[in-house]
Amino acid sequence: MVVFAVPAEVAVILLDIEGTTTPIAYVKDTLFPYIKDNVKEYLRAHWEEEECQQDISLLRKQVEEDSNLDGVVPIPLETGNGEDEVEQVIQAVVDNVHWQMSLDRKTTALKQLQGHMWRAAYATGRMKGEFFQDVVPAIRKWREAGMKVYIYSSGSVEAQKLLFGYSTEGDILELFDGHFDTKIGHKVESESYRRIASSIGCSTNNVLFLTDVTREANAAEEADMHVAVVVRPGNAGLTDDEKSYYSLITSFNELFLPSST
Ligand SMILES: CSCCC(=O)C(=O)COP(=O)(O)O
Ligand SMILES: [Mg+2]
Repeated sequence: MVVFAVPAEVAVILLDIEGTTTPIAYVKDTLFPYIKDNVKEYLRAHWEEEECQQDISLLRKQVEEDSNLDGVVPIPLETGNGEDEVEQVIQAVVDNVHWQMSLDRKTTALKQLQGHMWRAAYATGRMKGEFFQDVVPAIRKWREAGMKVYIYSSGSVEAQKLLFGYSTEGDILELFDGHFDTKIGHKVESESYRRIASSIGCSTNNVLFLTDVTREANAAEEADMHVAVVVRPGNAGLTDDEKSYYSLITSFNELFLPSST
């Protein structure tokens, strides 16, 4: 087994979700189809609620930012309350969500709506969060060794809490010291990692970030975090250069903590 020796200065392990704790297939085949299949019905049922209207406002702001992108789907403002007009706006939101998802966009606006939609699916037992089998036992060991463990995912904090709160392993939220999403900044920007360290109250070099995406690893490394790239079944392949540059692990069991000598 290959071993990644965790540097002695590391006191915090920061984890990505998709492709790191959780199979990409679970996200692509369970979480995302639920959104595509149910978004219209969800919007119709919740349209009058403040939370839903805040989600729509955020999506409209995203449309403005996306105005230079090919295929962007505009979301008109409602000028009255006629049923036909509401239905037209709902259809535009549905089309915008489908368009963003076809590009696997990680916008805060899309992720916030998705998080709100998954609430009912988890609460009724229709979905349960899934993890690679090494994940939960390893996190328990890290915590026993005194490590703090945080999540940083493009999925909204609410969506993260649902995934870990309603999982095949039960409610395992107690294993985490905190959660970050793109509200702190995008995962490919190094400033996000500086903000995370500052919010935790440590230096960036006290943090080890585990992710499957090398652009994220690069941004964290630029901010002076330690990084290891996680290679899991179903993840995107790495180039030869990436394979030789990054420390790679295929299981959390390959992390060797200083205290475990
Ligand atoms: C609760 S995570 C839902 C999955 C998701 O929406 C996503 O975008 C995962 O991105 P990650 O940053 O964890 O790779
Ligand atoms: Mg990932």
